[in-house]
Amino acid sequence: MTTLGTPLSPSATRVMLLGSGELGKEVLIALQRLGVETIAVDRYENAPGQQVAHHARTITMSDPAQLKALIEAEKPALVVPEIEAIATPMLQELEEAGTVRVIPTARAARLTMDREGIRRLAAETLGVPTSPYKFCDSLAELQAAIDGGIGYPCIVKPVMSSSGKGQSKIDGPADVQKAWDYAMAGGRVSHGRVIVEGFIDFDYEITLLTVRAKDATGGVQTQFCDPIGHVQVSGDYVESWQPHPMAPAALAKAQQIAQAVTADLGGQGLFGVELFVKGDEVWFSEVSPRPHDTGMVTMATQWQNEFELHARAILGLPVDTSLKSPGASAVIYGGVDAAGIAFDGVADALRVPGSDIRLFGKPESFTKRRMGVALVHAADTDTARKLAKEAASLVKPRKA
Ligand SMILES: Nc1ncnc2c1ncn2[C@@H]1O[C@H](COP(=O)(O)OP(=O)(O)OP(=O)(O)O)[C@@H](O)[C@H]1O
Ligand SMILES: NCC(=O)N[C@@H]1O[C@H](COP(=O)([O-])[O-])[C@@H](O)[C@H]1O
Ligand SMILES: [Mg+2]
Repeated sequence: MTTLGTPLSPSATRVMLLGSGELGKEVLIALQRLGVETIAVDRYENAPGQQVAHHARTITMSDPAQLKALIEAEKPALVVPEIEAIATPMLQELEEAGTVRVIPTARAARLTMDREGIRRLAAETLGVPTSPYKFCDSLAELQAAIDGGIGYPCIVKPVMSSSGKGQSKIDGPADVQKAWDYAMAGGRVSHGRVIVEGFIDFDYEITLLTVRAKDATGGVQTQFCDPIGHVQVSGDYVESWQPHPMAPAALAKAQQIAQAVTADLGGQGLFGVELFVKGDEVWFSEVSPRPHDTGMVTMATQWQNEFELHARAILGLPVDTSLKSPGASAVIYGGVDAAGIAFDGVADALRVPGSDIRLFGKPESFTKRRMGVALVHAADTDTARKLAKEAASLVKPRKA
């Protein structure tokens, strides 16, 4: 697709985002800059992306009938999944029927919505190194998997969850019941299944943003962004920076793994490949077939940020993954449970050298809900990290 139309006219190129949080909002803005007509879908009203799109629709995206009805009514040229909790088998049906094109492919969306699909593909089909793992449907099965070889410490996650929801580390037998109960309460879609993974004692972890985009001959070419380092607390990202230095052998392995996994998933678009690194050893953790939260740093560090790269790649346009400046991002959490909150200190945050912020506009805050992010470019990533954390800490969310 290299011809673009005029929005709100019969020639419009219409793109539907399934999920319209902070990541979708930036994809929608990038698409609008190319004159694309946008439809922002989410599970609740006034989601961040719905506030900037041409059209906003609110449905239960995990309900296949609702999803089918909406896609058939809107007839977008492209459907772009933005979260995991979507009725992806229905997307596959619609794609097979030729009703719509799903980004990057409906199969990729289905395999990655569930930790089991992508883990089995990577470890068992593609032979990529991962942590040892087992899938369990009960507390008894979880205990048996740990005793049968996974051992302690280990990590338990609902098969369908993200941003660390329902995830916990088990250090010994006393933690098993608690981890199971937490996983049952924390998934994005209720599902009685978990993955238990052996704990990888990595030196550092990265997200390798990988783009599959059309080249001049019409073939699909894979390009990599510089590695993004990040720190996670309770399975949720709190800061990220780019570039993260890597030994040449580790970088080569990371790129090989990302190439293998994204080539199998196929299609066009940007992927966030999550990898653990220890010395020259690299393990695949998971992949998002879409922009990644840790990749928000690219809004400060790349000529084309991850959202622009995704927008261009899915439209069949060329991309440039080069770095503009070292930089960092730091998360601004809600800190309070309340609707319609206020943010003090924005001017102080923006006085930090090289800083910028995004406030996502989520209608409701929770103590641990990501409500914004501070971005900083600086001469080096150590400086950028320090300044990004400072800028984030100066923004003070409160009940209005
Ligand atoms: N097997 C493991 N060994 C060591 N650390 C792990 C392991 N699995 C997960 N982690 C830690 O927990 C973090 C979150 O895990 P994971 O990416 O699987 O969760 P998630 O809920 O999908 O998060 P997100 O949606 O933000 O990517 C990882 O980035 C890593 O820091
Ligand atoms: N790690 C995945 C991730 O960061 N996804 C981003 O968070 C939003 C949901 O936020 P919410 O839970 O606050 O509604 C999603 O819509 C997406 O933008
Ligand atoms: Mg992750």
